Amino acid sequence: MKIRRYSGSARVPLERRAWPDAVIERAPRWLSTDLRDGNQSLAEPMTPARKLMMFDLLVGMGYKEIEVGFPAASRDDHDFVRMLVERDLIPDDVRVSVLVQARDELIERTVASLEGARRATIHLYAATSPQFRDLVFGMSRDACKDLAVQGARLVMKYAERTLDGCDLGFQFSPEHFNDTEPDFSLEVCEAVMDVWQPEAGREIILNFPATVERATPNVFADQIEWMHRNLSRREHVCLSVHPHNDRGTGVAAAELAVMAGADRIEGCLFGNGERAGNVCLVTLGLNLSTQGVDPGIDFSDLDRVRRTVEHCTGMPVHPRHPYGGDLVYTAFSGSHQDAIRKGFDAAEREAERTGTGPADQPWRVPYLPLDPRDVGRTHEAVVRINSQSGKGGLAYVMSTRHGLTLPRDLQIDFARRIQAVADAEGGEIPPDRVMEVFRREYVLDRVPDGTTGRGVPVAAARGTVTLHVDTGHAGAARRDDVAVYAEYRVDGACHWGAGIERDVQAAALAAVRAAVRRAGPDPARARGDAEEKGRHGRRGAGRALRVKAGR
Ligand SMILES: CC(=O)SCCNC(=O)CCNC(=O)[C@H](O)C(C)(C)COP(=O)(O)OP(=O)(O)OC[C@H]1O[C@@H](n2cnc3c(N)ncnc32)[C@H](O)[C@@H]1OP(=O)(O)O
Ligand SMILES: CC(C)C(=O)C(=O)O
Repeated sequence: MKIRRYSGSARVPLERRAWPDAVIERAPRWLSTDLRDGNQSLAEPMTPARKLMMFDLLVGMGYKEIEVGFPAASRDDHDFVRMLVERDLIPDDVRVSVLVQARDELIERTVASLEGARRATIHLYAATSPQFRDLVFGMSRDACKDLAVQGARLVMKYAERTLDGCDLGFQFSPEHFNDTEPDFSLEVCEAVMDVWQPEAGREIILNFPATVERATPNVFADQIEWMHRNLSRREHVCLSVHPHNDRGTGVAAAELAVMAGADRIEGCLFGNGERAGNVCLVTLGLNLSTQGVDPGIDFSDLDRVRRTVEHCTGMPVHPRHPYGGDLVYTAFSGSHQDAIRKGFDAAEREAERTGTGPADQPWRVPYLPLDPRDVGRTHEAVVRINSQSGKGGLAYVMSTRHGLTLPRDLQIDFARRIQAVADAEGGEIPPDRVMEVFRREYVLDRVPDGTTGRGVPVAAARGTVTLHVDTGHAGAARRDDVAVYAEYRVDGACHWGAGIERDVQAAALAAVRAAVRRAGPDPARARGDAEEKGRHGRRGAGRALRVKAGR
């Protein structure tokens, strides 16, 4: 592979930077550009119907600023804007924006597309980086600045003519800001501000894109802090950032930018967008939420959000995508599963102790970034079994999926058997298969009289039987079934059996018979003793009834 350095990220001479010590204590303003930057990156851009579905989703989630297209680009983009305006589909508390280049005829058409809108923002952009000036525009710095200034003037000219009565906002982006000399970005922005004249009640949005992410996120943070410190009329400027994810650090860049003074972030759901995507709004929002900061966006049904995004973009969300991927709340590895189970148990105990619900406590469960229920998932799939799993995970599946709380030594015994199945069969062992193996290993088949407790001869003579009565309902069978586990120790070995029956006595007998049967064909004397002691079985959390079976 050839190693070539990109020539051109612009570093700023920042001294005594403040952003490293900053803490984000409130959410920035969000702008969703799913319908513009997200849409322009699709092989098949969204139809107006899909755009509307995405728009409704964004509005429903609580986004208040939505870039709805590039009306001069295509008929679909233009028609969609007209549809929103003419059908009055934009809620009063939502501001839509449209993007345009600094080109006269495009600006005229773009402004015209908004005719009749009550509130809207025109977003003008012009690239400012030396590479763009040299390679694409063939312009000097002054000519490039002029392009932006002329663009701003044209927006105002056409808006005055066409958008009477519209609460008009204005946004300017020096495209490739992250590659642009900082003093030149500042010069262009100041010149554009001189045209728009921001003041109280007339903000300007200055949006700084990392059009192609080229450097570590600290470099972007420095650039933003430098702009934040040096822009004039700062109180009337909404300082916005627009990170891309080419180096995979779009989220970090956005967060550090907020620490450095940014007020607003532009991005897309699940990081759709040009090349490696725009910064992901879902990750940013839920990152805040897990720090205890309200993002102001509703993520409570994240699977529905994901399905809608997948439908509209025609692209699947990766199973490992932060917060929204299929597998991000699932552990296969044993030690993770064990810690998760203990974390859930501790939360329940704490809830009981304090008389609160588990959801009211701070989230402390290891290996899970948040409570899956907070984003509309369940706890069912947090543990899945394969060859990497251990007894803790198995106990979790048995308890949550089948209602059986296995004693620790039985968990160990069962884990060995499941491991053998996993090694032999490979792949995942779904919960029903786990139960099938449990029944095969520990539960006697039902006999013609309908129970496992009678009619099967018990042959046991020596050893001890300890009965463990399960207090949970045995979801594996009927809701009101009782499970009893028999731990039969004989000749230095331990044999487990389980009984799942309507009442505790029948379950105890069945468990003893199963354990004795598993011990092999030997002793014949345990039967009477075990049946006698089983009759005294009691239900109770964690209670083990010791029964001497044989002498
Ligand atoms: C970083 C971003 O995401 S920016 C947004 C990019 N999005 C899009 O491009 C999607 C929508 N775009 C389009 O549909 C088309 O490109 C249109 C309608 C805007 C323009 O179409 P066309 O003029 O036919 O073609 P094209 O895009 O190739 O034009 C490029 C010209 O625009 C110029 N240009 C590029 N950006 C800008 C800008 N911000 N302001 C002014 N001129 C610009 C180029 O220098 C080039 O000029 P030239 O014709 O003198 O060489
Ligand atoms: C137009 C600007 C904001 C943009 O999309 C980019 O630079 O990525």
